[in-house]
Amino acid sequence: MTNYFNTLSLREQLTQLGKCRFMDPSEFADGVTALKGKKIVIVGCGAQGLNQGLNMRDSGLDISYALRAAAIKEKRQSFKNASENNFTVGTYEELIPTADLVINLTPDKQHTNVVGTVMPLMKKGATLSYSHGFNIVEEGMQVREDLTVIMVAPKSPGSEVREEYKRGFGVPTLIAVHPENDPEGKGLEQAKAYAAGTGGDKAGVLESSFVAEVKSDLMGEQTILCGLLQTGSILSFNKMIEKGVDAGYASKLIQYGWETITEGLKQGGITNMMDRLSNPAKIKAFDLAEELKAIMRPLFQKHMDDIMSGHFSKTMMEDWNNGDKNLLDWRAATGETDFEKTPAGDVSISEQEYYDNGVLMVAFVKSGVELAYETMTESGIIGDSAYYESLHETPLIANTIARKKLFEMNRVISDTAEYGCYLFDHACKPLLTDFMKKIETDVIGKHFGEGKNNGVDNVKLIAVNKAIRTHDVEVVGARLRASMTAMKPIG
Ligand SMILES: NC(=O)C1=CN([C@@H]2O[C@H](COP(=O)(O)OP(=O)(O)OC[C@H]3O[C@@H](n4cnc5c(N)ncnc54)[C@H](OP(=O)(O)O)[C@@H]3O)[C@@H](O)[C@H]2O)C=CC1
Ligand SMILES: CC[C@](O)(C(C)=O)C(=O)O
Ligand SMILES: [Mg+2]
Ligand SMILES: [Mg+2]
Repeated sequence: MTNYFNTLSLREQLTQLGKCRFMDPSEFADGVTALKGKKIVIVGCGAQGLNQGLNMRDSGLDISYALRAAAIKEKRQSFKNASENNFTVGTYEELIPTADLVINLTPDKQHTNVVGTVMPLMKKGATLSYSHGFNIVEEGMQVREDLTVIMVAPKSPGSEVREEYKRGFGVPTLIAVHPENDPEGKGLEQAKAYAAGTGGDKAGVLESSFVAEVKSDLMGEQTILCGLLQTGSILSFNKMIEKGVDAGYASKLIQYGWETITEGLKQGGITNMMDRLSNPAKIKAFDLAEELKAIMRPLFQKHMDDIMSGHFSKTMMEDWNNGDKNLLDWRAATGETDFEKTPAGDVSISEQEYYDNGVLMVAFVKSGVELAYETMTESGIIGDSAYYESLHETPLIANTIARKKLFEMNRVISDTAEYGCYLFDHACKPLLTDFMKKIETDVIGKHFGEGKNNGVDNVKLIAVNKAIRTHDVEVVGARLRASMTAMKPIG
């Protein structure tokens, strides 16, 4: 199999990368109708599989789970997830031939094997779906001509897909139809019904392409979403320990700090997150973020370039073929970091204190969101997509760190995201050595400017505010957040 993206002409690459249409809520007026009464079989019952299935069943769809025989026999977690939630569970042979729609929610590294096994069992004219297009785009999977191939990709960890649905809402979702596999022209209607079944239509759906989803998803997860949160956690914690801050306090500030400060981001973008700081702290965070952006830009660009050229996927696939050696070693090493091993102390930290004592963390978030957005859009990815893969998803990943630190983040995200996260982290930490040497506890661990005059230079403050507010991620974000709020009461 060959990398599908690399087989396309430059013109076609640019067309598919730039495919991004924010769909009007009226386009979902038919809800799940296109899939109503159809037999939907999900392969795999992990992070996405279970949560998407629960939502779709609650939306009135007929869901069952096909698991590999060993998982059923040994009553593995996937079997427990499905059966304890009263879903029908069966082997591929039992369930796949009955399915109108087969949803592949196994880890990306298993897709060639899973799709190769499932495809001969699928009935003529059925549909195969993915939640991430790696197998199609990076591995060039060829799917039987009579089958329709669609993608419904929630821009969120599986846990939040379920939580948002239970709150009557959903998470932003990208949908796509593989241009090589839409023999009956039904792909888009089915993808829309599927997105409505998960609740995605209430949060915003982008009609995208497999190519645009893959290239933007990989970039977001490697850099701001997971890689930089890991780097920022480890460096900020180590700095506080080096400077004598109480270890329990330092651990708690980081573990819960990302979630708290990115709640400000979620509600009102970078502008609101920065507005939560005092004026002198805001200027400091701005300057630190500018420095970080200058240092990290080449690394962000390298990740984007390696994703576009297929170098990233090639090297990750080499690791798959090597029994995941790098992934497992890097996972173990992360578990050994002092941040992971130091429990959060029994100290009280107010919501405002997370901002005041975490100016460096705010700077990490601002620099990472802006850099990811800028690097993606400079490479042909449309702003709406880049926003979802940078600013929008950062708070959702931060929530996972609050639950159980980096272990939880790396457990909840896909193996593909986890691999890319370590790759970025290992390259980023050394790059920031000199930057971190200059960092003192005034920007991490202690209240910035406490006891000092709060005065600032007006001209500088006006310039900083203007730069924050006019960044494209803020302009696009304000529009998308407004449409999410507007959509909420519908349905
Ligand atoms: N994690 C996330 O939040 C997100 C994931 N995605 C995408 O969703 C898809 C699923 O990822 P995710 O939910 O993280 O996956 P998980 O690792 O959580 O789920 C794995 C599931 O697949 C099954 N599985 C593992 N290996 C095989 C195999 N060889 N054959 C058949 N079944 C297998 C497991 O069952 P068992 O081992 O018991 O057989 C388990 O049920 C991926 O394409 C991912 O990129 C998209 C958005 C976000
Ligand atoms: C964090 C990255 C992600 O793409 C996701 C949750 O959206 C994944 O692959 O897990
Ligand atoms: Mg993603
Ligand atoms: Mg991903």
